[in-house]
Amino acid sequence: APKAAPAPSRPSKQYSVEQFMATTKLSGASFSPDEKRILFSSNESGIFNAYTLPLTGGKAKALTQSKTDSTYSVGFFPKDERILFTRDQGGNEHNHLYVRTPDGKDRDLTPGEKLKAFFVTFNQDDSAFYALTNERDARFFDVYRYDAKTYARTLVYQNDQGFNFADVSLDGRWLAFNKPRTNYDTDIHLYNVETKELKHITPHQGDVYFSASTFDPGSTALYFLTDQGSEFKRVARYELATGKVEDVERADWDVMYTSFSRKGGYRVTAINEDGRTVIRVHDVKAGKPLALPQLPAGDITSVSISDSEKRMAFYHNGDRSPSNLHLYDFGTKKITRLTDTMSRDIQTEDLVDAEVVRFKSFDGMEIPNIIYKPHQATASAKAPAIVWVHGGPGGQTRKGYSPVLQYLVNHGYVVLGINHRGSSGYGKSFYTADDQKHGREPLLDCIEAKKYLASLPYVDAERIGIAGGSYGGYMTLAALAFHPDAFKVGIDIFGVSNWLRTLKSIPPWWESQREALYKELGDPAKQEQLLRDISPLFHAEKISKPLLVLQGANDPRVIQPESDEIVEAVKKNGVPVEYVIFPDEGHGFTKRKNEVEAYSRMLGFLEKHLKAAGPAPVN
Ligand SMILES: CSCC[C@H](NC=O)C(=O)N[C@@H](Cc1ccccc1)C(=O)O
Repeated sequence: APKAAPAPSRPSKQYSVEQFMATTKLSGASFSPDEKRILFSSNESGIFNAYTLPLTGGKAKALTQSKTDSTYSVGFFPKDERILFTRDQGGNEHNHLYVRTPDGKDRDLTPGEKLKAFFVTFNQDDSAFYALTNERDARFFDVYRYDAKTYARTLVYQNDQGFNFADVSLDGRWLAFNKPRTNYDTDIHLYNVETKELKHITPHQGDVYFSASTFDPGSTALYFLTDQGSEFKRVARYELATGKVEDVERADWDVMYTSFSRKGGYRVTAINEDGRTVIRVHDVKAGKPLALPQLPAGDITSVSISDSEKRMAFYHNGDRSPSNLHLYDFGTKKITRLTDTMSRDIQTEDLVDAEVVRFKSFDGMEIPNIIYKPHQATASAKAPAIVWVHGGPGGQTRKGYSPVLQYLVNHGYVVLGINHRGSSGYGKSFYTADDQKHGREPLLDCIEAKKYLASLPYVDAERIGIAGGSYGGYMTLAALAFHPDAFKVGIDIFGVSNWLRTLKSIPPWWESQREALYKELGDPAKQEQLLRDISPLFHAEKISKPLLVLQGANDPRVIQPESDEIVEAVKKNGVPVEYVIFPDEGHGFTKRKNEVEAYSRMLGFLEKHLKAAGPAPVN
C-alpha cells in the first residue's frame, strides 16, 4: 500500500466549508470535430453547465448558462459544432436530451412530461444517433434512431420485456440488452434489427452475472462482463456470426468496464483494485497494453479517445487532489494537465491521504474500509470519529479526493468509510452476503466498525458517530434505532426510514430492476413483517441520540416523507433533531450553495453534539 503523505511541519491550517466547496467539479470529455477543444461539465459557476476548453489550455468557455437546473454535457456532434446536453428539473431525474446549435439556440429532442431520456451513440457514418426514452411506457426505455440533420426519428426497438439497453453496433444491425433476475444473476439478449430476431445468448445454470458492455467498432462481436465460475467479473466476447464465446481479459479484482475507441485501435479496461480504479489501455493491433507515462498516485477515470486516435482525454485525481482533465498525445507520449480545480485557498499538505484498512467483523468476515486520519490526532490528543456508510446497498466507498470528507477531517474528525458486506468490489460472495439481511449483518459490521475505531490509539472511543447518504442514511437510522447505545450521534442524508413505502414507491423507470431489488431487500407484498422489522420509522421510539436529517424535496428515490416522518417521530422522544430540506435538489446535492449549507450544518451539528461532548479540541 502507498505510504501516507507526511503532515505539514507546522500545525495544519483549517479551512471553511466555502473554501472546501470552492473546488471545481468536472465530468465528461468529448473532443470537438477538429480536435482543438474539449467539451465537459463543470460546476465552476456554482451549478453544473457545459463548457469547452482549448487543448492548448486557457480559460474554459461556458456554452450553457443555467442558473437553476444542473446541466451536463453529453458530447459534440462528430462533424460540426452542435453539442448535446442533458438536464432534469431540480433533481427529479426526468432528464431530457437537448441539442445546442452554434447560434446558441436549444432544442429539446425528447419533449414531454415526466419522461427520462439518455443519449447512446452516433452511428458509423455520423448520419444518425440513438437515444432511449420511456415516454411510451414510464417503466421501460425504447430505442430511437434520430436523423443527425433533421432530428426525425424512428422507433428501432419497442421494449415491452423490461430489458436494460446496453449497446447498439455501429453498423446499426445489432442491439444488446441486459435482463436482471437478481443483482448477481443476469442475462444478455441480442436483437437483430434487420431480421427482428431476438436471441437469449447466455443460457446458464445457477447464479451468473452476464452484462453486455459494447460491440466492437467492426460490428463483429459483443464484449461483455461475466463472473461465470469466478468470484470476480472479467471481459469475454461473443462472436456475432458464429456465437463463439471466448475470454478476453481478467484481473484479480472486478473489471468495471471495457470500451473501444471509435475506430477500434484501442480498448480501455477499468479494474476496481481494492477501492481504486486502475486503467489498462490496450493497443488492439499490437495485442498488448500501452505503457502510459507515470502520474502521481491516484486514479485515472472517464477515458475518452479522439476519433483520429491521436489523443486521449482523462481525469486524474489523488486522495489530496480533485479530478483534473488531462490530455495524452499518442505521438509524443506526453501528458498535459488542462485544468486546475483545487480551491485556490487550500494547501494540499493540510489534507490527508486515505488508507485501506480491514477489520474482522462479529462472525470473522473481513471488512474493508477507507480511513482518513487528521494530522493532529494522536494518542495524547484523541479525535472524535465517524463511521461513514455509502449508498446502494451495493455501493463502495473508494479512495480519491472527497471535499466533504476532507472538510470533516480538516476539522478534526477521523472518518472511516466502511465497505460493509454487500458492498461492490470484493467478489460475488461478499456482494451477496447482505441479501435479505439488511438491518442485521451489514448493520453489525457498522457496529464492529465503531469498535475498530475505538481500538485505534488516536480515536476517542467515547465520541464516535455514524453518517451516510441514502442506503447509508438508512444504516445511520437503523444504527440509532436498533443499537441505540453504539453511536453518540447520527447524520441521515436522504436515507430510507420506511422500506415498505420506499420499495412500493420506487421510480417507475426502475421497473426492470424491481424483482432484483425485492430479492435483495424484501418484497413489500409478501414480506411486510420483515420490512417493518428492519425499518427505523417503526422503531423510532428507541432513538435516543441527536439526529441531523438532510433531504432533497425532489428526490424520486427516497421521497421527502421518508425524512419528514422520521424527524417528526424522533422529535417526540425529546431528542435533539435538526432537519434541512433542499427545495431544488433530488437524490444528492448538485449546487454549491446547497453543498455549503448541507456540509456546514453537518459540521455544526457534529461540533455541538459530538466534539463538544469530550475533551477540549486539539489543533
Ligand atoms: C435500481 S435499484 C438500485 C437502487 C440504487 N442503487 C444504486 O445506488 C439506489 O438509488 N439506491 C439508493 C437507496 C435505495 C434503494 C432502494 C430503493 C430506493 C432507494 C441509494 O442511493 O443508496
